[in-house]
Amino acid sequence: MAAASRALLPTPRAAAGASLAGARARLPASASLPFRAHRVRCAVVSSPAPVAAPPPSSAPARRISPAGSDGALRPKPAVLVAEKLSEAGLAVLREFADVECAYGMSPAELLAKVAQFDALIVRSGTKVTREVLEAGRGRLRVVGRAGVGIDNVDLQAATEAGCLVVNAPTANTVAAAEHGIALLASMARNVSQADAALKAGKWQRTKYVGVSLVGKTLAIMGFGKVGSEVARRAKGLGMHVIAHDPYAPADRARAIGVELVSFDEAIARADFISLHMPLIPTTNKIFNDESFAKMKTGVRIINVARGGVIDEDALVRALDSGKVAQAALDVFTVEPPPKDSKLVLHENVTVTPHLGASTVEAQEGVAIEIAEAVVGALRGELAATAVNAPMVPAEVLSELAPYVSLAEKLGRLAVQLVAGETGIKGVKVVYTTARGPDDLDTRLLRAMVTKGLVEPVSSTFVNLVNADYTAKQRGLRITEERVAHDSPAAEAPLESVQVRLSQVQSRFAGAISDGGDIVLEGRVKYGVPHLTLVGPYEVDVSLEGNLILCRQIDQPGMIGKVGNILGQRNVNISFMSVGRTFRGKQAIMAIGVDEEPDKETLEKIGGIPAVEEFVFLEL
Ligand SMILES: NC(=O)c1ccc[n+]([C@@H]2O[C@H](COP(=O)([O-])OP(=O)(O)OC[C@H]3O[C@@H](n4cnc5c(N)ncnc54)[C@H](O)[C@@H]3O)[C@@H](O)[C@H]2O)c1
Ligand SMILES: O=C(O)[C@H](O)COP(=O)(O)O
Repeated sequence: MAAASRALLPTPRAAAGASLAGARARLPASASLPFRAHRVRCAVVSSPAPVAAPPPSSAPARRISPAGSDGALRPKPAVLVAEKLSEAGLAVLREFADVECAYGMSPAELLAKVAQFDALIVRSGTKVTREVLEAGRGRLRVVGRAGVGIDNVDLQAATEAGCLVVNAPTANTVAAAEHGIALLASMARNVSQADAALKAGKWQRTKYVGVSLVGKTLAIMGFGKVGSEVARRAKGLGMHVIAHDPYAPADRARAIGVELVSFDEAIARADFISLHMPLIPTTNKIFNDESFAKMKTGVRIINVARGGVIDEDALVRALDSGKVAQAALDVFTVEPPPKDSKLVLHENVTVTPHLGASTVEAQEGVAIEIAEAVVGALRGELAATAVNAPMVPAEVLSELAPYVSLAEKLGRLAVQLVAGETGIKGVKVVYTTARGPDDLDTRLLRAMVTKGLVEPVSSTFVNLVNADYTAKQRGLRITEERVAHDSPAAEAPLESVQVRLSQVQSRFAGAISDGGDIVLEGRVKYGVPHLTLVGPYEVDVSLEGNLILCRQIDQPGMIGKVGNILGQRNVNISFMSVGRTFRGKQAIMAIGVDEEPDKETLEKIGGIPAVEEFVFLEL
């Protein structure tokens, strides 16, 4: 159970110094449960116990209001709003709670105050640290992030403190896209530089000759919510739009008339590059000396995503050399950036102080979205924008837990195997089980496959509440199939779980089945998830730590060679398994490793003559 429970515990995710975490799932009241024996309450956050009389005078001031659907009198919740929230959102909050707006608090002031509130609402400027969450422990039940990015909230600590975190993921999409377009146009025409010069008394018409947008190629890096809105607008400006997003559905791009291409092709062909990917390990400093070198000389870059996707020192070098003609930046690795930042002060750089979401309309939308989410959560309703959610009670998980972990891990591994620009078209989850549909509800497993597929590559957090919605939004068509296990007396709820990504290019050809799908299958053995099939190859490795998959010609001595290389680099092998189609033909080695091997070690493995391909996968 211990290993299995970990599957629903938030897992640390990337983002500069941030503690982003995976979601925990909770079952809705109406949900039919994974198995019959247990029923769960639906409340996302438990409401305070009903009271008939005012609280004792020592308690923080709480008014009484009829808050529950049962009509019982409850203390009126108190909400602290730590950053500017539009009046429309405050009005929603005030109908239900006592609201205090305390803008511009120091961290010490927030620490001193937070314990008096049931909910805290912030934007990106307030750090909701473990300390803050511990100070609020016992009363603070909800943190609302009025915006998308939650890299300023310690999700792990929030979950540990039993505090639900909700965000407002859609209301500022258009504002961010419009800001991207504003930066694109003003950069191309030197608007901010010319404005500053004229205000300093200089009339410099020849110095500030710009470049035209029409007919130019714009590469959108990250074709999600914001990226696709930027694409639509840029097409209206007469630009030729291409995009790179390894996980975006090609039909969505086609519908907007955007060509999906590889990373290298996008940056090599573009006159303008606009960044819209999340900050995750694979995108951290993805724009660096190496990638700048592949761009056209004189390229122009816009960033309204997150500062950390650019190596800022490398960008200064590229600007100095003229490789990058101009950059327009709304976001920075450290915010606010240092006053003497070479990047900010560079004459070819246009900057704004993280204003992407700052329009009257977006702030109103975000304020209403977050106020409704916070009120709903305080009422104990399910929050569709929950970023974390309290864990499913242990007894509900006791049987399915290892399969839940297996489902998420298969999803995580599968998405990391995807390559190319075709996007994921369809996902099939095949359950081999002796149980009938009434005895095994697969929604939790399907949600966890979705979580595994989506979270490593996006800023979206997936839990049982939002999994199907998230999959639909991202164009992921997930179908399920049950295959009857021929031993109906089997005790285990499932014999195996298989994840198939249909007709997709892979970074590892060995994972492609005869039918052209990426196929991974796993089983639970002694309570631990195991990977048992990769494409056509049978393997058997416990899914712990990280994984190296290596395809080679089946011949003696291969295990020793790879083992030696890893051993010399102090990388501990936890499991190893070899599967082959026919003796002497191709074989796959699946190697579980405790540490992440460095690039050189992986290259050495790839350099073994019989090795045809290899891939490193994080779990
Ligand atoms: N400046 C602002 O005020 C502001 C406002 C809103 C959003 N944002 C930021 O903009 C970014 C995009 O937000 P969104 O709401 O569109 O998120 P989203 O999750 O809808 O889109 C992100 C897209 O990036 C793609 N992606 C993941 N890894 C990639 C890679 N290696 N290469 C290319 N694409 C990759 C994903 O598949 C996804 O389609 C986020 O970082 C968000 O925090 C900033
Ligand atoms: O993540 C977001 O929603 C944007 O970066 C906006 O952040 P803000 O709410 O601080 O403007």
